[in-house]
Amino acid sequence: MATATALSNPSVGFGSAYFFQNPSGCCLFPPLQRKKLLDHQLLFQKPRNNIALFTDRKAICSSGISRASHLKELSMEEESESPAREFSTDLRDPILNIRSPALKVGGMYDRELEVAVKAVQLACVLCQRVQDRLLKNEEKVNSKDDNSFVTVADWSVQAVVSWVLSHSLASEHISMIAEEDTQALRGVEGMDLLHRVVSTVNECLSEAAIFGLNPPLEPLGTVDVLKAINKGSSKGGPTGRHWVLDPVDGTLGFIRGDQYAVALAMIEEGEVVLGVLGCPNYPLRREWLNYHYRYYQLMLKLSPPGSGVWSKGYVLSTQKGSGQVWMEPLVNDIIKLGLSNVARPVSVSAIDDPALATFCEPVEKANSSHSFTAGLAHSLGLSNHPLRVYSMAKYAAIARGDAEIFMKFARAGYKEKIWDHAAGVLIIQEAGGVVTDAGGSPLDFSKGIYLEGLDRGIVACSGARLHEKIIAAVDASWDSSEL
Ligand SMILES: Nc1ncnc2c1ncn2[C@@H]1O[C@H](COP(=O)(O)O)[C@@H](OP(=O)(O)O)[C@H]1O
Ligand SMILES: [Mg+2]
Repeated sequence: MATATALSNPSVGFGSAYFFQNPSGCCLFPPLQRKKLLDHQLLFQKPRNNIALFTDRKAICSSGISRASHLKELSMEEESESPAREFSTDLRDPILNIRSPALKVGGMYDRELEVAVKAVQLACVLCQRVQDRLLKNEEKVNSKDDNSFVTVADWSVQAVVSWVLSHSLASEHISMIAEEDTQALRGVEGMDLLHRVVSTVNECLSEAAIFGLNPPLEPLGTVDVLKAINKGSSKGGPTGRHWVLDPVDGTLGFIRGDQYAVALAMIEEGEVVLGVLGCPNYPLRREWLNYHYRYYQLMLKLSPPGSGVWSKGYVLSTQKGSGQVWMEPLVNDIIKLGLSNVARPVSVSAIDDPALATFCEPVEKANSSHSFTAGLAHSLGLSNHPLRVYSMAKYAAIARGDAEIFMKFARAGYKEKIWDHAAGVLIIQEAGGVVTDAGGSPLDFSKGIYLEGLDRGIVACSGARLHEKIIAAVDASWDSSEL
């Protein structure tokens, strides 16, 4: 395993900068340097050619200067030769912008977006805890009637998000369309599960203040929690405002210690206008997506909390028409690193040649729609390894330029639910991508809990030209397919 090397620690009278490298591209810190870095209230990690730059937070914040001029101030040439150049990286968006939240305002739904992001941040921390307990066998996995899995995280996230939206948006009467109901939590059989959910919810909400939210005056009781979960039973529709939540999307990934997402969207008059996607296990570097969770565990061991390594976890957020998608680290990391106002814009990749594009695939490859997409990828000459990821993290991957194409053709008889797509679709669109059904029509989120009228399936691409080519290829292959 690679060890970190301090390349330099120039003292330049304007904060200090430390460079570290290791061949795997992750930045690790020996204890001494780590301590020193923490003393300096790290501002940001800017990976570039496997170098991370950390600087004194106060210095850069108060100066409000750009990174380039900061480097100049530090007498460092951005393109200066350094041994770390030997190691290449495929990070396509190397500059970490430091923005004030003021740059994020200006949309019609700023207040709603702010609350939604905080709710998802809170939910991500809850999920991380429950996932950790599951992996240590301290928590159990339950089965639903349709044989899919569910855990306390699904109900707890739904309760927390519902409670936060209701209590932060001056309207108790929110309409929410969400995946879970309370059937399994009722009666004697559900009692133990319900108590675990209530305790998980209260553990999470007790920390709401850290996220800038008002915590409940006293812990929620079972009735409050059931009520909060049940708010997710709205039927939606073409008029009014509806929140759409998938509390834990990609449950299989979640229980396996792999990728999953917390997806929250807001629909207004049938249109998705806000999208927030929390991907707590989404790593910084694209190629890490394909590694198993144990690999993350190893990385975490080598770079424990507080070491300054954002090993994984982001929240993406956007509002319709803004043309901007913001990515921010999880609040836990922000706190550990002493960061503030850190969000950076992400956008889709510029690749429009199918042969150069990367396809996202579900991890499970058991059905005919997967062989159809695999055949299509082959006929388009895609040579890159597919990005195999559970959950809506696939949408996140396209929005931040880690992949270019995602298609989903569900088996006959399966109807797509809006909570599996609403947030991700808007996030890709605002990041510059295109998402339609396979006939090229926009997805219709105005018909209740299902994506009604979907022509064959969903096609998401990083841009219009690529999208046209994929739609044409789907048409050409469809008749001969067994779908
Ligand atoms: N037979 C089926 N065909 C297509 N999608 C299905 C399906 N059964 C479940 N799904 C959806 O696919 C999602 C998981 O996608 P992926 O396999 O890419 O991780 C599930 O989300 P949940 O895990 O939230 O239930 C579920 O909504
Ligand atoms: Mg889902």
